[in-house]
Amino acid sequence: MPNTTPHPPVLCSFATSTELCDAVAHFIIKAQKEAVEKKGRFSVAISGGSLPKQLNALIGKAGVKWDKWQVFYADERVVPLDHPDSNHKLCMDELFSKVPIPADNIHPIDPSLADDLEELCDAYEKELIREFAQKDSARFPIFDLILLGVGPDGHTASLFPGHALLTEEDRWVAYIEDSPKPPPKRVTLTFPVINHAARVAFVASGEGKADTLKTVLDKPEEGLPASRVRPAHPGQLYWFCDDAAVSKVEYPRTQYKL
Ligand SMILES: O=C1O[C@H](COP(=O)(O)O)[C@@H](O)[C@H](O)[C@H]1O
Repeated sequence: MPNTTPHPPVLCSFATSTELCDAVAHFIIKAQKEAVEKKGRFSVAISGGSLPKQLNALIGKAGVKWDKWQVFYADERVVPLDHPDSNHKLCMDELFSKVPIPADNIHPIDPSLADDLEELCDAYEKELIREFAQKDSARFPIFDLILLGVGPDGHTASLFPGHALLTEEDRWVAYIEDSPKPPPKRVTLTFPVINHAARVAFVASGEGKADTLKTVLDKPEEGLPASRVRPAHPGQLYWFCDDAAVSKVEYPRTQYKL
């Protein structure tokens, strides 16, 4: 029998935010290189919150093949794409407006479907099927990389503690209308999609996340959403954190090699 147990998470911690962002950029470029060498493109899902700003070391960096990127959102707030709450707007402002990525390679949700979230999710699933072209042959898309953040309550993407969406087993994209963090209407990649990725990387910084990360990393049995991210074999989970965010965590660190 093949060993299908998920690999344990790899936790890397850095003294400064510059070191953290440099390592994240290095890691992303390495993942991109492997994907482009294998299949000529790089599929990545990106979160909102504090993450887009932490990708700033990619701007102007040699080796980034922006024309090969296919960008989806790990979650999105159902608001117009130019609304201050939009994760797409945040990613555009912080990163994509500053780099030569073709507009067609970025895949936002369709907010004109905001009155029918079922249809909005179906439309986004179809967008994913166009990229992965495999809904019939494989059960879930396999992203080369999914980049996640973690909220103080342990939520990730728009998967919140105690919410029914945590047990979704079928949909690729699902919606919530009662998000405890505003805005209430959101869509999110589901756990089966996140846990089929080749790599998933959390990026977390600041002492405000210390208690949350202690629970997520040292007490995964408590089942916070971020602890439920365990990419299936041979996928790998990474945590890129600053020292403040993991100041209370006992889980062993791995030295990141640039
Ligand atoms: O609402 C959201 O929050 C999480 C965490 O955000 P952070 O600001 O604490 O990093 C984020 O990952 C998610 O994409 C966003 O919609």
